[in-house]
Amino acid sequence: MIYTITVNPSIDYVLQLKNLNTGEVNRTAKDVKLPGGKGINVSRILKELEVDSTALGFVGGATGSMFEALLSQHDLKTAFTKVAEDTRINVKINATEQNKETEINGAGPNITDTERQSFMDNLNGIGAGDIVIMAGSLCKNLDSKFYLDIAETIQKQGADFVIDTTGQALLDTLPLHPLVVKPNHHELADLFNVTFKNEQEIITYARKLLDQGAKHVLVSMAGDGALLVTKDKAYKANAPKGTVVNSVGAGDSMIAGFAGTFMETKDPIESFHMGAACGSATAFSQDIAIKEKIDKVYQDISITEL
Ligand SMILES: Nc1ncnc2c1ncn2[C@@H]1O[C@H](COP(=O)(O)OP(=O)(O)OP(=O)(O)O)[C@@H](O)[C@H]1O
Ligand SMILES: O=P(O)(O)OC[C@@]1(O)O[C@H](CO)[C@@H](O)[C@@H]1O
Repeated sequence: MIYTITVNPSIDYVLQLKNLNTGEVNRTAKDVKLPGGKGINVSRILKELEVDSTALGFVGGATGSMFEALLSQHDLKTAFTKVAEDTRINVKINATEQNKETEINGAGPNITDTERQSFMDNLNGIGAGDIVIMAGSLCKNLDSKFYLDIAETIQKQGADFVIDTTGQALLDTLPLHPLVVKPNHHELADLFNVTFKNEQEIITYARKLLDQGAKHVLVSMAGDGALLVTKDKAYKANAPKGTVVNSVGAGDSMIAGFAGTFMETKDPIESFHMGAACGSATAFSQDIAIKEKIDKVYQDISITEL
C-alpha cells in the first residue's frame, strides 16, 4: 500500500481571468475549487493509475469539511487527523492573456501537541512493503524535524519513503535513504545556493543528493522536461508539445507516476517514463490528469540516456 502524507492540505481556489492587475479590482472569467495539497494530488494520480493509496494529513474547521466534501468526489481512502484550526485556502490565478500563473498559498493551521501525537499514532499500521510519500510544506508551527520524525518512525516499521519538500527538511531526511526525491531545478539550485548554466551542472548537483543518501533523484524542469540521475548515468525525459492549461500539481503527478510504477515494477527507467507522462498530462489539464490523457501523453515521451 502507498500512504501519502499531506501535512498541510488545502482548498485550491483556481481563478481564471484574462489579465491580473494588482492593486485593482479584478473579476474572474471562471473559477473552480479543488481539493489540494501535494500528497492529495499524488493520491489522485495513483487512483488514475489504479494503485491503492491512503491519504493522511491534518484537516480542520469549516474549510476542512469543505475540503473533505470536495475530496469525497474522488473516492480516495483517507485517514485524516482532525485539528481545531481551519484547513488553508490556496489561491491560484491563471492570467490567460498574460500567460502567467500566480499562486498565494496559506500558512495553514497551528497543530497542537495532542494533534501531532494523534497523527504519529495513526502511522502504527504502516509496515514492510509499504511506501510513504510525504509531500508539501509543513503547517506554520511544526518544526522542520517533523518529516524526519515521520521518516524515522515508518522506517523502523520497515516501510520505504519518498519526500517532496524543500530546504533543510529535505536535506535532514537524506541519510535515511528516501526511495526518490524530486526537486525542481530551481529548488535544487537553492539547496546549494548556486545558479545552473547548463544540464551538466544540474546533474552534478543532483548527484550530491545521491551522495547524501537518496536512492533516486528526479529533477523536474517544467517545460524543459525532467532528468533521472543515478550514480553513473543520467537520463532525460522530453516535455511533449501541448497546451499548458494549469501546471499546478505537475510535480506531484510526476512523483505519483514514478512511485506507483516503481511499487509494481522496481524499474527506475520505466517509472521515470510514467512519472514524466503524468507530469505533462497534468500540465495539459485544468485539474489533475485523468488516465486517458496520461496514456496519450506517455506515447509522446521518450527517455534518452545522456
Ligand atoms: N509546460 C509543460 N509542458 C510539458 N510538460 C510539462 C510542463 N510543465 C511541467 N511538465 C512536466 O511535469 C514535470 C513536473 O513539472 P514541474 O517541473 O513544473 O514540477 P514542480 O515545480 O514540482 O511543479 P508543482 O509544484 O506545480 O507541482 C516536468 O518535469 C515535465 O515533465
Ligand atoms: O504550500 P505547499 O504545500 O508547498 O504547496 C501546496 C500546493 O501549492 O501544492 C499543490 C501543487 O503541487 C497544490 O495543490 C497546493 O495548493
